[in-house]
Amino acid sequence: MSVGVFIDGGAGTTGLEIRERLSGRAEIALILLDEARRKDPAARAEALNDADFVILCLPDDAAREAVSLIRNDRTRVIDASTAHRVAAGWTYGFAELDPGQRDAIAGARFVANPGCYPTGFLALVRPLVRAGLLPASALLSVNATSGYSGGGKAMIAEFEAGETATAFRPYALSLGHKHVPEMTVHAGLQHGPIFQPAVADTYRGMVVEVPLHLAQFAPGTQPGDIGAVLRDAYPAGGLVRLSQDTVSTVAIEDDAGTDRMTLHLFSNPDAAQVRLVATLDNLGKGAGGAAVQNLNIMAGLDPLAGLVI
Ligand SMILES: NC(=O)C1=CN([C@@H]2O[C@H](COP(=O)(O)OP(=O)(O)OC[C@H]3O[C@@H](n4cnc5c(N)ncnc54)[C@H](OP(=O)(O)O)[C@@H]3O)[C@@H](O)[C@H]2O)C=CC1
Ligand SMILES: CC(=O)N[C@@H](CCC(=O)OP(=O)(O)O)C(=O)O
Repeated sequence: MSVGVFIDGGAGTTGLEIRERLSGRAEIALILLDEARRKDPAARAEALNDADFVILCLPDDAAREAVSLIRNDRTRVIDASTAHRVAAGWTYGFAELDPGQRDAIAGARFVANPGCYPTGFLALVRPLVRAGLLPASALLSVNATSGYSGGGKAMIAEFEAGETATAFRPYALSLGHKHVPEMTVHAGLQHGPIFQPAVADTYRGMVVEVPLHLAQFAPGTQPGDIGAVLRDAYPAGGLVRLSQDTVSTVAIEDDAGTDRMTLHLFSNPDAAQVRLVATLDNLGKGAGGAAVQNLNIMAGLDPLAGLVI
């Protein structure tokens, strides 16, 4: 018995990644719309209502519209857009975020797939807030760099045309990036972090970094305490792992082309500072890989089926 899956926005960057991960799986029956009908509201409404699961890989407004086109109480939804990540009635689709989150996803009808940058930030920060090492009132900053596929078809075209593209471009300088609300809410923080994203001239991959003074933690906290909390939060064998290697650098390519995420804790006792770093693929654990992981969990399938670890 297979489950019917419709990817709305299946011709876009994220949609194609998901399709690639689902194709060839006997337990998945993909519902496809041809080029002429893929943006036709009537054809989409039919596919949205025929499917057991829909994965929305659309701009935010189109994602909201797609949800409104579902007229039954059966079709389950995974939304890869930003539209529902802090919305009431939606479950945040980050299985590793908290104990119990995987079960919440398994039983949910509406799941919001996390943003790519928040996936790295939350993996680093949420366990520390939950354990009481980092106070909810902490004032944080997060520096991050994405491959240009993070900007979808339009940014890919810009970089690949080679006219206005650059090697490294900081952006969101108005401090109002769409990912700040989900970082704040799902980390359990009282204040939004200062979010400093940049895009690099490489197709895929991501580095997310949270620099901290030990003085920002609960009194007496040492780097070893931070490492212990992160290690406990991410048991071996999952998609998220704390690096046990002694490395002195990381690269945006480290987890590119995979659905895993690697966390690093760098520290210097003399400086009383730490740098928490996550590497992932913006299209992997940051988007398509997470969507397929959520589908697997919701449908009761092998959680890692179709994923590249
Ligand atoms: N790229 C990334 O790294 C990540 C993306 N996301 C999110 O995933 C979603 C998709 O992003 P991405 O794949 O990058 O974007 P793309 O621009 O690459 O793809 C979006 C697709 O949606 C189609 N589309 C737009 N409007 C409609 C509509 N009304 N009906 C049907 N199809 C429509 C577009 O059609 P057309 O081809 O004609 O333009 C395009 O194929 C966004 O919400 C994005 O924020 C999330 C995490 C990471
Ligand atoms: C490089 C780049 O532009 N990245 C996008 C984020 C990727 C994306 O579309 O994000 P979500 O769907 O996860 O919100 C941005 O900053 O808006």
